Amino acid sequence: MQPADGLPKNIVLVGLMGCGKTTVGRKLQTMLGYPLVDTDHLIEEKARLTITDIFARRGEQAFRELESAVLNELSAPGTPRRIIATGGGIVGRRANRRLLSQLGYVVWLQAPVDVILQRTARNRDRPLLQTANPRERIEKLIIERSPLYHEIADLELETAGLETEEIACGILESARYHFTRS
Ligand SMILES: Nc1ncnc2c1ncn2[C@@H]1O[C@H](COP(=O)(O)OP(=O)(O)OP(=O)(O)O)[C@@H](O)[C@H]1O
Ligand SMILES: O=C(O)C1=C[C@@H](O)[C@@H](O)[C@H](O)C1
Ligand SMILES: [Mg+2]
Repeated sequence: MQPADGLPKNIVLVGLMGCGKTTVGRKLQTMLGYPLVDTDHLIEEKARLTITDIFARRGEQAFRELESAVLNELSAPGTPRRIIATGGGIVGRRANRRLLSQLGYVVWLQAPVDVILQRTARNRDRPLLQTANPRERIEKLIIERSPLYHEIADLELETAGLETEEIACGILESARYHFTRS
């Protein structure tokens, strides 16, 4: 049976670092009243290390293994509805993309390079951007990952110039429309 809020599945937020997954996820949590989980936070809990420390001490591959493990746990049958914010690189593995598609309504949040640079400039907890040329790194990630986000996205949303609340309302409206048709 369709729940009263018209959303039978999770909402899954994907996109590059700084596109607003955590921020928009928090807004959706407030609006819907069910929990937000963030794969980056779950990984930190599981490893008992920050993401920066996982990359520094164990390397990116170890981080990706933890990321896949956390995604598998989130995909266990019978879990209640949630908003799921994901790490920017979670789409790199084909198996992850399959799980994300099955997990719920997938929203790809987008932002131009300048906006991402501005939004990520203030903190240093994104190891992939600790490089001499973060702009070049972001441009490369956009080229590599855009087809992967596109492959699984039910909704693609440009976020620059939009308030978090507008983004969250847009997502809910589109998701409800999607589920009434399916
Ligand atoms: N629509 C928006 N307008 C203005 N600022 C925003 C918007 N969305 C996010 N921000 C700001 O950008 C910064 C990064 O946002 P956030 O942490 O939500 O990104 P993220 O996608 O979760 O990144 P990561 O993949 O690294 O976890 C935060 O300081 C947040 O307040
Ligand atoms: O884009 C990425 O590959 C990453 C994004 C962050 O959310 C973290 O998952 C981590 O810093 C790696
Ligand atoms: Mg985040």
